[in-house]
Amino acid sequence: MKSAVLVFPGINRERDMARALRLVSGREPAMVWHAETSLPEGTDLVVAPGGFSYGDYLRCGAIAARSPVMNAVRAFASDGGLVLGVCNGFQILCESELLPGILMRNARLKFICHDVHVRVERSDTPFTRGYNAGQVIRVPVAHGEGNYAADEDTIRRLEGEGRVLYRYCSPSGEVGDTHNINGAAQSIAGIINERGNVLGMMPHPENHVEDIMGCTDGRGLFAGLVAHLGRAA
Ligand SMILES: NC(=O)CC[C@H](N)C(=O)O
Repeated sequence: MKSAVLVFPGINRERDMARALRLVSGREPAMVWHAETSLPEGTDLVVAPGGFSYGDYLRCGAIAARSPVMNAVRAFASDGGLVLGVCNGFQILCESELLPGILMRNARLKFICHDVHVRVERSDTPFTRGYNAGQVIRVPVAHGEGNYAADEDTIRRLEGEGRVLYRYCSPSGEVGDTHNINGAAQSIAGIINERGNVLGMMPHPENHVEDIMGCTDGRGLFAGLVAHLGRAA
């Protein structure tokens, strides 16, 4: 697996992401500055990490989505390359129209920073094959704008096509308003595009990959990607 982590001004989770990728894949990811116009040769996974690109001005991710590197990411995705966006990365992918919908302010208008539970809805995708369908994992969130929204037709399609991969839930897997931390439509925490090669998610799996972090539930996502792409591709 040869991954590339995108670095935008104001991003602050790129090292956490690089550490998780290195730990699980055994390979150092390339760090790619937003002004680049191409991705390193042989890249098979592009990751947009979390943080506060451009200080969240306009809307979270709106300015980063117009960065030169995003043209290369769009071309990479349209060739079938795997793209993962976490938190601000998810916002950037929506703003780039690589994923449908938007991330609005959290329903209670407060920044949320704590562990949550999410249910893995399917295990037959490169992004979830490290888990079992229905498995509940504990992962941290840290966002002010994680309230996923889209028009009714888009939500119907996402559900009908099995494109919701992660959903906020209780520790035992129940989904409902009480466990929907930010008011997201259908308790959506993560979705894939129509082709299934672009995932955006609000929680941070990269922060639960080592015992010292108090939980390793996020590891399955990276382990699944490594299983899909091969360790030293
Ligand atoms: N941790 C993050 O990526 C935060 C994303 C964004 N700055 C927000 O607050 O919603």
